[in-house]
Amino acid sequence: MRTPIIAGNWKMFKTMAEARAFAQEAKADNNTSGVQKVICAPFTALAALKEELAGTDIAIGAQNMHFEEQGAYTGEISATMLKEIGVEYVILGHSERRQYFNETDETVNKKVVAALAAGLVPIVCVGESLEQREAGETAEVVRTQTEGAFAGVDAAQVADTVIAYEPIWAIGTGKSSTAEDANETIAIIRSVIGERFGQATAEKVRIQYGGSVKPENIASYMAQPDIDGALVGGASLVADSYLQLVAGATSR
Ligand SMILES: O=C[C@H](O)COP(=O)(O)O
Repeated sequence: MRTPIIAGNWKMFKTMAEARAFAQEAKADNNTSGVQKVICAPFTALAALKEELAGTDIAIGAQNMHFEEQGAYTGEISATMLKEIGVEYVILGHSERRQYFNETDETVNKKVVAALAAGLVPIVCVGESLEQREAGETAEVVRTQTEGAFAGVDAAQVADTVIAYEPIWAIGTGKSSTAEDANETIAIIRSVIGERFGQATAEKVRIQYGGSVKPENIASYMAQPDIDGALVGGASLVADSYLQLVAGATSR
């Protein structure tokens, strides 16, 4: 049985003060168990968020990192730096990073390897564009991205990672994928993991859906057998909405 995971991806939203306010509200009302809770905040808010959430079951995550441990990489942040402040998860290969910051399957792979070596849990994002979907290329795109991200990683490590299937056309658009369609593609991703790393790994790896997930539609995704939670942008920015998503994930 896979524990559902609801990860908020705040993207470039919230100052440190706003993150503290969110945490205070969230911990006052945080009474759902059986769901892994993660908030992926901007780098500048991570330490404050960690401090506010100390003693709760809400983990913190980053939204990116560099694959080198240290060096002359102006503006970058390493896995070691994230670990030091208590970060447990890191989103890698989000489509916005692939689209605006030239992230490739190769750099995502290097980051996955570095994150695992440092003891961080990668949340690896895969997903097709509208053009690719309309051309019938969804399965091929998620296969290539999944195989690319985990190249050279051993099965035991893959089993402990999280994959987020996010069709690009559903991100921030209000156009969510149907739960059935999302489940179908997630099942393909799981079968790719099974082919490469064995059935036991495929059974264990958690695969989330992401793209316009809201408190109103979370239960429909969680009702699907292969969907293990959600990676949520907009609806994770308000504590009450985030906690409703968490509560909705218990329907699994
Ligand atoms: O990482 C989260 C996704 O990009 C989804 O964003 P959204 O929930 O605002 O559509």
